[in-house]
Amino acid sequence: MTDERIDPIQARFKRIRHVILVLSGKGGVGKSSITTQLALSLSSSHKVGILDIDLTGPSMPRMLGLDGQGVHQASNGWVPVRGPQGIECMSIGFLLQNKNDSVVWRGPKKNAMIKQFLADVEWGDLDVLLVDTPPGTSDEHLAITEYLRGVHPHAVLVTTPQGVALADVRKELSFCRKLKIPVLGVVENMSGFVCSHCTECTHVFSTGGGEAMAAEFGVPFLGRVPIDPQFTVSVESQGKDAYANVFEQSNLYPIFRDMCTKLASHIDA
Ligand SMILES: Nc1ncnc2c1ncn2[C@@H]1O[C@H](COP(=O)(O)OP(=O)(O)OP(=O)(O)O)[C@@H](O)[C@H]1O
Ligand code: SF4
Repeated sequence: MTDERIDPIQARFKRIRHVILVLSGKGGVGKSSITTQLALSLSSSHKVGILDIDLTGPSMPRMLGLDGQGVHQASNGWVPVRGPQGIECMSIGFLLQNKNDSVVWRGPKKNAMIKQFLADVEWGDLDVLLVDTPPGTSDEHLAITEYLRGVHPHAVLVTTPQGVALADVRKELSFCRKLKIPVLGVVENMSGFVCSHCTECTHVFSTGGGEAMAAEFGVPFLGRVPIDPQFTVSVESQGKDAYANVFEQSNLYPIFRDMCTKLASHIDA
């Protein structure tokens, strides 16, 4: 590729040890939630950044309790917003005047924004940059994989146990195979509901589909995350009750700690 902006991108990414794309076949399966929780768990032992390229529905500012913050322009580029536990975050949500504004852009404009995020954000030294992507395989995915070709990103796939979500994640796995993006693992989110009274887990949908699919494609299975009503409440809260501030007390914390141990074996290898 002869694009003159590839080199600036590679120069920026020299200081980032690992880039992990968080992908999902369908919307609403909890990709941004999983990105947030992985970042919070990893950040106890690693320097972590999050790039949110979900341009039409950015949720990172809210999930990290950073709503209303803005990005600063310094002489060497955009300075990301520093979130809880030192997580560096960049999202179009920080550039919109009003958080309810919607971005309705065609492909070329989206590509230009993604290029700018990759070439102009001064992340500093990071162990891992998690990239929260929109659902499916859209212009944003093609753009980021094209521009990060020399950086060799990896991927984590998020699915729910229902057949329709699994069918879509199969497409994501094929997408990764075609573009030679190694898959670090599959996460099955909303896998059952744990009763807060008796801790019995009810499988509202089926279970185990994510694990079976991971086995079929020969990629690691990172684990199951149940539906946790407390999580839904916390991600809507800001300030001291924001999820980022209470996640270590959350029922989901041990699950993410285990997943991060699996991911860290790759990151630190
Ligand atoms: N394990 C869980 N327990 C309870 N609520 C969850 C869980 N995972 C996600 N949610 C909730 O589901 C909703 C959708 O999650 P999220 O925004 O992370 O999905 P998404 O896949 O990133 O969506 P999209 O990319 O389509 O915007 C959110 O309200 C979130 O709080
Ligand atoms: S799982 Fe047990 S405690 Fe929870 S609602 Fe059902 S019966 Fe009641």
